[in-house]
Amino acid sequence: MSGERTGAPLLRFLGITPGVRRKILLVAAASGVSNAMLLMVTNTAAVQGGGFFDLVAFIGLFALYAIGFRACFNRVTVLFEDAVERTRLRIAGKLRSLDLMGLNRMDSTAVYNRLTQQTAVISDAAGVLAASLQSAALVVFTAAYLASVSLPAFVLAVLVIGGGLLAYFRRSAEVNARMREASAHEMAFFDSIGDLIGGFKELKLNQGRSDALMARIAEAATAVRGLRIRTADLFNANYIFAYSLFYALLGVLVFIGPQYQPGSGADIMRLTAIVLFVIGPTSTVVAGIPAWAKATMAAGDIHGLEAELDRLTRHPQPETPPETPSPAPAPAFSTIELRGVDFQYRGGAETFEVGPLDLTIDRGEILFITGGNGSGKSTLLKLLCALYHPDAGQILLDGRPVGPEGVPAYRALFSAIFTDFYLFRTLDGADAIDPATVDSLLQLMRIDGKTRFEEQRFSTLDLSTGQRKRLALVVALLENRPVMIFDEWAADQDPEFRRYFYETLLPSLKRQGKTVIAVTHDEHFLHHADRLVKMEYGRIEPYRLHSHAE
Ligand SMILES: Nc1ncnc2c1ncn2[C@@H]1O[C@H](COP(=O)(O)OP(=O)(O)OP(=O)(O)O)[C@@H](O)[C@H]1O
Repeated sequence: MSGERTGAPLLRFLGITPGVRRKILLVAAASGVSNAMLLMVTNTAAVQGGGFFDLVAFIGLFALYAIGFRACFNRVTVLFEDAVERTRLRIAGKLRSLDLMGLNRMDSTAVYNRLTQQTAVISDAAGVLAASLQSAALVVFTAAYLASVSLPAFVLAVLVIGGGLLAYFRRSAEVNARMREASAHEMAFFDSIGDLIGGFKELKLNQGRSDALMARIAEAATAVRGLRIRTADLFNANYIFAYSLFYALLGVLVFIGPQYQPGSGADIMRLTAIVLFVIGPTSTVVAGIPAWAKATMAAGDIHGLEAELDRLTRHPQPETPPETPSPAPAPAFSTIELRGVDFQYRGGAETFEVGPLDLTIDRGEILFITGGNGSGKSTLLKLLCALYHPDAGQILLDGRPVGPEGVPAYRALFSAIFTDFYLFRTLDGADAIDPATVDSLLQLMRIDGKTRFEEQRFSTLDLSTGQRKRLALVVALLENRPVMIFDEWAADQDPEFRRYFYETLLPSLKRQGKTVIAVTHDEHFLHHADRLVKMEYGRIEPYRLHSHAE
């Protein structure tokens, strides 16, 4: 029997300890036994006439049943929610400790889907499965009661329940295959919805592309519908089959049994009551099977995500820094040096190699990096601040190699605004910032009328592209780190601000002792650099300003 069929991924996901398992089984058994005994007491009282003690037993058993049921429900819910919380935090932690190349390789839609949808499937299953467990206990104890009333009826009932289980397992391979297919189509659906939202403007301008995307969305939605209906139909068939068997059992007990083993009318009444009584809980158990199957598949899916994360973390690029619980202080430095650094993008059909790179940056200098599109400028910046790790060569700080242990502190030297920068609403990770300082920087960047800094967060990030970059610059200045990295920062600025950036801001940063490394295509401002280098096909080439100017 496959792991998926037995529910092994779900059990592994839940990480049930023997102690917890014992407690859950105990409360489920307590409510199951008390419920079965309720039937016994009611049945006996109905046939023989009930007295005061029967009534007391009836009330006591009901109380035990209710308490047991609630405890079972609570324990199962806590078990599931604990596991979901643990898993979400574990996966978030693993995502956090990936290196940038590892993250580039992840499919973000799949990560969101698994972290939200699949964990929700598991959460939702808790209640249904708690009821199933309690009902299963009830079925077992009622079966024992049945055996004490009539052994042949018990054997018949075992055959019925066994038959029902067999019917389920016979179909489970197909059910699982359909559910897996549905999940793949669902993923394709989410991907297309991502395109619909992300590419909204482009789609509005291109009806043909929009129609094609809509057709893909419809195709995925229709496939999911068909597969879900087929799966539900298979589950329903099992359900009806189980029901039919019960009614067959009832027919045999009421119409055929007495012909071969004549008993009293009271015996038949009692057996009928037991069978009718047990139909409800059995239905609950059968109804729990789809929830179990879906939760098992979801747990398998989440396990797959974790395995992928583990694989990416287990085979990281060389020199992946260890996790540090708190940010390390930035060391003071005189020089940063790339010595023989080589790096290659792998994984795709195309590979691109940067290096070997040799570059020394002196504290307090303004270095401009120029070069054509795709020549490796951004890659150089990411190598420089240790977001990518070299395949060969070293980064040296004041002549000493920066080893894995030193990477977090080394990274704390840099504030960077990459071309694909991300703006956070808050300024987490820094001590409380004086709003007056932020206000003056917002004024300097002329966005004080656009966003405000209140209660340690920006009132809005809905700004134009150039304004967003100015806000990113405000944040970088507030970080106040020794090295500032700008990747084509001025590209989206108006001429006035562009001039301000090169002629006023950068010299001012230099006067404050900061080191500035900026990627730029702004030919007219290149003379503001202390030094210029040019990237060409992944290599650093010297760049002579005067020869260029001539
Ligand atoms: N995440 C990635 N995975 C694989 N290859 C990549 C990735 N990012 C960049 N590359 C490859 O590396 C080359 C250099 O990219 P990089 O972004 O460093 O260039 P750039 O000089 O900054 O270009 P631009 O001026 O267009 O911003 C590109 O030609 C591309 O083929």
